[in-house]
Amino acid sequence: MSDTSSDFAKKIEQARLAVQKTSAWVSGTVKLPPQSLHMFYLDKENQPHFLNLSTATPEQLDVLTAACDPATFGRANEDVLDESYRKAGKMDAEKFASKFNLETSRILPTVLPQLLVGSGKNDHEVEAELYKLNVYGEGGFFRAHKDTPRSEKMFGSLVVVFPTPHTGGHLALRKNGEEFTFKSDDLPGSRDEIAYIVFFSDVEHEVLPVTSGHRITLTYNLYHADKSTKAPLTLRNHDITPLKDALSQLINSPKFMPNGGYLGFGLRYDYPVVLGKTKFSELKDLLKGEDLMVQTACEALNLDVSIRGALPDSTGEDGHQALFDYAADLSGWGEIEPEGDGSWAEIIKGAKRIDEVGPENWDVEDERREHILWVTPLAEYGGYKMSYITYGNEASLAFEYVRTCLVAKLQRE
Ligand SMILES: O=C(O)CCC(=O)C(=O)O
Ligand SMILES: [Fe+2]
Repeated sequence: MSDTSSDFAKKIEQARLAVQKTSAWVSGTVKLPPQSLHMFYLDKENQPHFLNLSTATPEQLDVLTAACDPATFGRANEDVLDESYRKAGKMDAEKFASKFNLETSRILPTVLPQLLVGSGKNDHEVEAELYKLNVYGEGGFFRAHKDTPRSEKMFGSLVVVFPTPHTGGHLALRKNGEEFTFKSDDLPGSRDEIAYIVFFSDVEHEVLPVTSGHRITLTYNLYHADKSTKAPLTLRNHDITPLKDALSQLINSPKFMPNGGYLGFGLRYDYPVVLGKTKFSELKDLLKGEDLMVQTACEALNLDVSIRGALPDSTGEDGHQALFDYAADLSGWGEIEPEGDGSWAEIIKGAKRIDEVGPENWDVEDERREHILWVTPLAEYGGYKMSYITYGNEASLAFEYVRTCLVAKLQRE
């Protein structure tokens, strides 16, 4: 390979493009035995009701609607009722018993291999927690949000849409510039068929207004099961070869980053952490989609890989960042100052300054600092948002999403 700086720039671009897109959502329909659409619930007076969702009349669905509470959502760690944001009824899991059986529906075994692109799927166990029943009448909607993370291991959400007659109420999902509309009113071919979608919980999603009828959904939170940490996901279905080859061509050229340093990859997904506490090393077995692809390719090249937080260090100079290894709580800080009180060095324990380099300046020797080359770009502010994000369902005090990066150490001697 020739090694002018523009050749390297092209090769780096190739490596960036070799991080192939994987899906952040998978949807489908499944026919169920009739009793799976039976449901029992308690109304506000704790009177029991029986409902067959495959035959329910609009009047029966109105009775169910009346038994629901107005749905709140989590904002800035508080539960808020705001009908300009979410207009729907909800019923907590202890108030109803649905005969829908997730296990016999086989939804997860169908979907997870596509979503998690993991070969470890047989060992890699997922726990599904039934979260709520949601009822949207005409005019019901839920504005764009991400689902509140309830543990570091929560990675996904499952929505099951019952075949009750309705129009509208499409679920629009957006991630990294891609958009998908799940038209649940159109999908089930008959009233014994449900529509479902599984998506990574940090995908922004929105329920558009229901234009007629009743849209009734079950939501589940999906977690990596505890024991699955012993069988981390590895990629099989997705071809990591193009990325591995592009990276290996780079690192095998002695003129590429001659002083060594880190290859940096801005991650594409957010991960739940406890601010002030979670060590980013704990996220290593939890990476999703493209992030997992990057990790697998780097490890296949025997690079030492770690997850880090990264921030521009606001010296005003371009190309300096702070790297750190735990989920520093920056919520009380506006601008991070370059020096002294309020500088990242003061606020974030163990943070180190790192200099961003490219083909034009990676041969500059600077004894004091380490170099990083961003193969995939770092999200704005390292994705390390200090502002509140509006989350979906009820607030959770403990967990926040942060965007981190993966760094792979390149040793040169
Ligand atoms: O009902 C739906 O389709 C989605 C509900 C939702 O996004 C939520 O409960 O967080
Ligand atoms: Fe949601």
